[in-house]
Amino acid sequence: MLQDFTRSYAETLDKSDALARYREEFYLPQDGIYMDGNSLGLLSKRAEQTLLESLQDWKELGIDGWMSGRHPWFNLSEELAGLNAPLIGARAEEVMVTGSTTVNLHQLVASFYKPEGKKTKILADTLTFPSDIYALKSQLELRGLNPEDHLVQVESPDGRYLREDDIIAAMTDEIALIVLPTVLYRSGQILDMARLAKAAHERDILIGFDACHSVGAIPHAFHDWGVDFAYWCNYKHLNGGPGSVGGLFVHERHFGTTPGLAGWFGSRKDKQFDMDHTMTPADHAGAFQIGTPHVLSLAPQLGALEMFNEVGMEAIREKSLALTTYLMDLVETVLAPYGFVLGSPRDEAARGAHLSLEHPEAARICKALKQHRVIPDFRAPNIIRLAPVALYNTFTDVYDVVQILKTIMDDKEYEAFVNVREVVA
Ligand SMILES: Cc1ncc(COP(=O)(O)O)c(C=O)c1O
Ligand SMILES: Nc1ccccc1C(=O)C[C@H](N)C(=O)O
Repeated sequence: MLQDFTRSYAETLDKSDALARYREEFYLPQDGIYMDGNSLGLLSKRAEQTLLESLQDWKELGIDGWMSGRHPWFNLSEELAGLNAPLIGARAEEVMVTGSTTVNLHQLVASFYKPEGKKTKILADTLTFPSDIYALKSQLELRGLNPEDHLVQVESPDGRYLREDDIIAAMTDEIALIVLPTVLYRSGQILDMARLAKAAHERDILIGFDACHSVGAIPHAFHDWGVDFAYWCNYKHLNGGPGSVGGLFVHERHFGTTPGLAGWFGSRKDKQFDMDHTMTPADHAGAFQIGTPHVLSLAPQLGALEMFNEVGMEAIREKSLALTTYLMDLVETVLAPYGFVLGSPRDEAARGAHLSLEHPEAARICKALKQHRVIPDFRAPNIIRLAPVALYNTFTDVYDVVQILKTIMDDKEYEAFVNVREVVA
C-alpha cells in the first residue's frame, strides 16, 4: 500500500514513466484533466494527420481515392484490420474494421446464432451494456422467438461483478450462443475469457465477446483462446474519434460461414465489381462487411493505431495497472472519510483500465468535478467512472483528481448542483 501522499511522489513516478513522451502527441483539454478515455479517447496529432490526408486525397483524386489514395480506401478496412489484429491476439484475416459495435453484434448474431432442436437460447448477463441486450432481443424477435424465454441473463450477486462459475452453471443444453462483455462497462471487471470459451465449447456452445472496454486497454488472445467472435468500438481506448468505425473478429475456423446480413463489401475483392447477383463472399472476416466503408471515420485510426503497435499492449497494460493501482491507493486513504466505495477489482487479473467510485452523491460530484475542469463520467445509479489512460494521463493527473475530489467533499461543493445526471452523462 502507498506510503507517500505527496505530489512530488507523483512527479517522481511520471519521471520514470517509459510512455511519458506519448502525452505530447495528444490534444489535451486546456487547464483540465481528462479521465474519460474509456468513453471517448482523445485526438492525437497522428490521427489528425491521417484524417487530413484522406480529405486531401478526396480533394485531389475524387473517385480515384479508392485505388490511388495514400491509403487506398478500397483496402482501408483491411489495412486497419492488420493494425487491430495484434491488439486482440488475432490473425489479420480474422479481423475487420467495419460497422459499429451494435451493428457488428447484429451481424454476428445473424450469422452465428443457429437455434436447433433443444438448443435455442442465447445466454448473456444482467450487467452488460444495454445496446447489446436490445440487439439480442431484436434478433430473437426477428426469428419469431420470445426474448422472455429465449434470452437468459446471468445475475450478479452484488450488482458489480459477475462470477464465471455462475456463467458456466448457466451453460445448459438449451443454450446455442453466449454473448458477454470482456470488461464490464461499470465496474471494469475482466471476465476470464479463456476459461469461458473452453467451458462453452465443451458444451457445444458458440461464444462471442463485446470488447469495447478492453480493446486498447488490455492484451487479448482471441485466436488462442478459441473465442468464436468478438466486436468492439474504436473510439474509446483506441482514440479513433467520435463514432469511428468498429471492429469484429471471427475465428478462422468459421471462415466460410454465410454472413447473416450480406452486402457487396463482404464480397471477394476481385469479384465485387463483377456486379453479379450471386455474392462471392470474402474467404475471411471481410465477408462480414456490409456496405461502403465510412472512410472519414476510418482514416484517423491509421494514425491512432500506429501508436498502439509501436508501444505494444504489454507496455500499455503495465502503465495502466500502475495508474489504477495508484488511484485505488489514493482513494482508499485520502478519500477514506467521505463514503466512497471502490466498485472495481483490486485483483490485477480482473481489473480493466477504468475504476468505478460509488457514492450516493455521484451525479453531482461529477458536476463539481467538471467545474474544476476534471472530465469523468457518471453511470447510474451512483458511479463516478475514472479512466487514467496509459498513453496520455500522468500519475500527477491522478494525484490532482483525488485532491480535487477531497476539496469537493471537504467544502461540500457538490451541494451547489442537483443530484441527477446530464442528458449525455
Ligand atoms: C460495452 C459496450 N457495448 C456497446 C456499446 C455501444 O456501442 P455503439 O454505440 O458504438 O454501437 C458501448 C458504448 O457505447 C459499450 O460500452
Ligand atoms: N458512444 C457514446 C456516445 C455518447 C456518449 C457516450 C458513449 C459511449 O460510448 C459510452 C460508453 N459505451 C459507456 O461505457 O458508457
